[in-house]
Amino acid sequence: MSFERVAIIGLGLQGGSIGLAVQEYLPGIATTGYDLSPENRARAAGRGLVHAVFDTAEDAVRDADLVIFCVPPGAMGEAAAPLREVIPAHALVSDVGSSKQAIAKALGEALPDHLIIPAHPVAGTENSGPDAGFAHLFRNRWCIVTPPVQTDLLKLSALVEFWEALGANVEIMTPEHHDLVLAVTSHLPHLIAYTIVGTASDLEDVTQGEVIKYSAGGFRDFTRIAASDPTMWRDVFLSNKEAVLTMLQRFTEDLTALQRAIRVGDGDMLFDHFARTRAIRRSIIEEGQDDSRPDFGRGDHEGAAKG
Ligand SMILES: NC(=O)C1=CN([C@@H]2O[C@H](COP(=O)(O)OP(=O)(O)OC[C@H]3O[C@@H](n4cnc5c(N)ncnc54)[C@H](O)[C@@H]3O)[C@@H](O)[C@H]2O)C=CC1
Ligand SMILES: O=C(O)C(=O)Cc1ccc(O)cc1
Repeated sequence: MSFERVAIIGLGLQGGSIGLAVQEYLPGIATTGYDLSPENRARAAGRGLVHAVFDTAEDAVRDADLVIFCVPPGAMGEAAAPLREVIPAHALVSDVGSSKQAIAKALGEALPDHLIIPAHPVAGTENSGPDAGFAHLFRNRWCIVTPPVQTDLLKLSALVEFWEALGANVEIMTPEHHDLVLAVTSHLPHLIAYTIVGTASDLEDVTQGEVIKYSAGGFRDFTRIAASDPTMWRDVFLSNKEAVLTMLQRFTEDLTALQRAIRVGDGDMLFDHFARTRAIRRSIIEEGQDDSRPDFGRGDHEGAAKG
């Protein structure tokens, strides 16, 4: 089976990118969309992110056979609950949230009669809103699908094919494993970026504007990440609390070990550690996951991002 009518709830970076990607790669599918913000609805319609933008979520999902929730993690339940009687019984419900266990629970409680197969495209930027989306966002990126133990295998394979058609490489995982892996590869790096940029800003009294002046160095990379959407990232940390705290504990121990190596002058320890991390970076690039490649999507898409 394949989908014929896809409804997208939340027309920001993710929802907008899905809408544009479907129009480019799956032109036979009709797309509808809804966003809570009237301004975002108007902008989404102006950019043609989906074929039809509706003023109510009910109208957007009424005829859909796939409904994808693309709202912040903490808004999934409240976005889905009013649609319980409106989403067709045969429709598949999915989402793109950055954490999976808490969102699966929220969607399951809001839509107890529907089949839900959560997903997470590991593809994004620091930009958000309807101006941030672009059709190539998912190309050569992972999309992690976290089906419940008992699921409809036809609908699961249709969802996998959908994401593959948008250019993603699909991986199936349990939600628990997803949340642990993403805690260390995505959530913790964002927390570290938010911390270092805040710390440097707090020190501005001491450094007298030099943080901004010399931010062309490594600090600049952190400021990009730390410019990510505050609502979304508040929700990510609150919705993946256990895994983030576990990884943060490990990180703190490792940071303390490096701190000690500096204090006692253990150059071998520092060198060995840095050599190991350099090798990791190089292996990522060899696997073709280098974000600095030209088509990653920062600056090569139309529309100015809200930031
Ligand atoms: N930003 C990123 O790089 C990535 C984000 N994600 C996930 O995708 C989801 C959406 O994130 P973005 O598209 O980046 O956010 P965004 O802020 O660009 O878009 C979210 C949209 O949802 C709308 N919205 C909020 N509450 C709503 C509701 N109750 N009903 C309808 N619309 C509502 C907002 O007005 C906004 O337009 C989040 O769950 C996030 O964890 C996943 C992968 C990457
Ligand atoms: O902009 C970046 O570097 C990102 O890491 C984007 C991102 C943000 C959240 C996700 O769940 C997945 C990808």
